[in-house]
Amino acid sequence: MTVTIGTPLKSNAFRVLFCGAGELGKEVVIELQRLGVEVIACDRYGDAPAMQVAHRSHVIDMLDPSSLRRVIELERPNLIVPEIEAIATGELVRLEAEGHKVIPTARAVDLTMNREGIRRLVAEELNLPVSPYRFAETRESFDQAVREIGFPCVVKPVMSSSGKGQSLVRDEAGITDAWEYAQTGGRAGKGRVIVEGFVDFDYEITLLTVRHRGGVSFCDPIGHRQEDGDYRESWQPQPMTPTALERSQDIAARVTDNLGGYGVFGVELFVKGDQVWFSEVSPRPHDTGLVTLVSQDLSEFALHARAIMGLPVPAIRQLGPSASAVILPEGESEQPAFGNLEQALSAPDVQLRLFGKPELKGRRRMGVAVARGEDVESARASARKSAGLVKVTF
Ligand SMILES: Nc1ncnc2c1ncn2[C@@H]1O[C@H](COP(=O)(O)OP(=O)(O)OP(=O)(O)O)[C@@H](O)[C@H]1O
Ligand SMILES: NCC(=O)N[C@@H]1O[C@H](COP(=O)([O-])[O-])[C@@H](O)[C@H]1O
Ligand SMILES: [Mg+2]
Repeated sequence: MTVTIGTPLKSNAFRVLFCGAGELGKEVVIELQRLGVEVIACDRYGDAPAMQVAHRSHVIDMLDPSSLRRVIELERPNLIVPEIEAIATGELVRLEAEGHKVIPTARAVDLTMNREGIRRLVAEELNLPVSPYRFAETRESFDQAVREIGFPCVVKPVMSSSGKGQSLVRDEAGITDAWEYAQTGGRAGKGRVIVEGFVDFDYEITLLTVRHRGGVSFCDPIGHRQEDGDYRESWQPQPMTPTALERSQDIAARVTDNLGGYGVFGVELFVKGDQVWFSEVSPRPHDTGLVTLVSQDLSEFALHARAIMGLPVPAIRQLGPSASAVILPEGESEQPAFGNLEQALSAPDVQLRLFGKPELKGRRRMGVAVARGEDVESARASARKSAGLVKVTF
């Protein structure tokens, strides 16, 4: 199959529509703009990061099937690219059946939007190793699930991301708080939760897996540190035993092969010695993969752009030990400002991304520092230092 890209804003343009326009989408949009693709960005709020670099944008409730359909029928894009999980994925399944192209596939997006879909596929159909788990929908069945799984356990709404509604339950005393937080913290309101046995891992990784026209490619493993279920720093490469790496790649290949389609997948895995557990997968670039902005010649965003366009990915070159550290202020503002940048950018091999999010309410990731170093430890120190030097004022 040959790929031809027309002229943006003309009748022969190659049009890509993003559902979700956050910081990850922003970088993919920039990569598509470099290829002369016409880009339309949608999100639930205006002036979202990717909207600021797209050709045009729409503010819609993406969880509402008819709003989603309306914008897709209006724009008639060549590709629909889900950028977040909170989308009316059932409608994407219908749109795909009618001939629209969803990245990577509507089924992959639908299964991963709900923890139950992907968990049951990976554990019960593919028989891959995962933490013990139960699902619950009422307080009674939740108490039962916690009793069966035991302490410590991790409680999450089935529909949530970035740690929202997630808590670690250490003993009886934590059960009620965990239930209530899960009922208020999920993206689609009250509902089902998953109770997972706590995996006492040595480290956790994201294995970026690219499905493209030439086959499947893996990036070097990315290690990361999470707090409150949300990522704080990531680094690449994460040292692993050959067996753990081989098992990780095998799990990633089997899961992504089942999901199908073209694009980048972030396969999240827990590792202890040579043992590997599947945790979850994003059928799109991953936040911990922001490190690839400096660690690879083709970042995860460039790889996603190439893969979804049906363009070749002949090689992915690693540029050396690298790290990322998030800029995660807490406060209230409709025009936060970022200062002390002279200091934050004073060291060599450090870069910043400030996402340009138009509002800060509570704690929100507003930017990231990325750095290369002699080794992973010095790259991490450098990224942390730079992120810490950025002074956010409200
Ligand atoms: N069963 C578990 N055992 C041990 N740690 C866990 C478990 N589940 C989650 N965690 C920890 O919490 C983090 C976030 O969990 P998970 O990835 O499921 O949440 P999320 O809300 O989908 O996050 P994101 O959208 O940022 O990927 C994990 O990366 C891991 O550090
Ligand atoms: N772990 C998923 C993730 O990192 N998603 C990224 O965060 C944005 C939402 O940010 P917001 O909550 O600040 O609007 C999403 O649009 C995506 O770019
Ligand atoms: Mg995760």
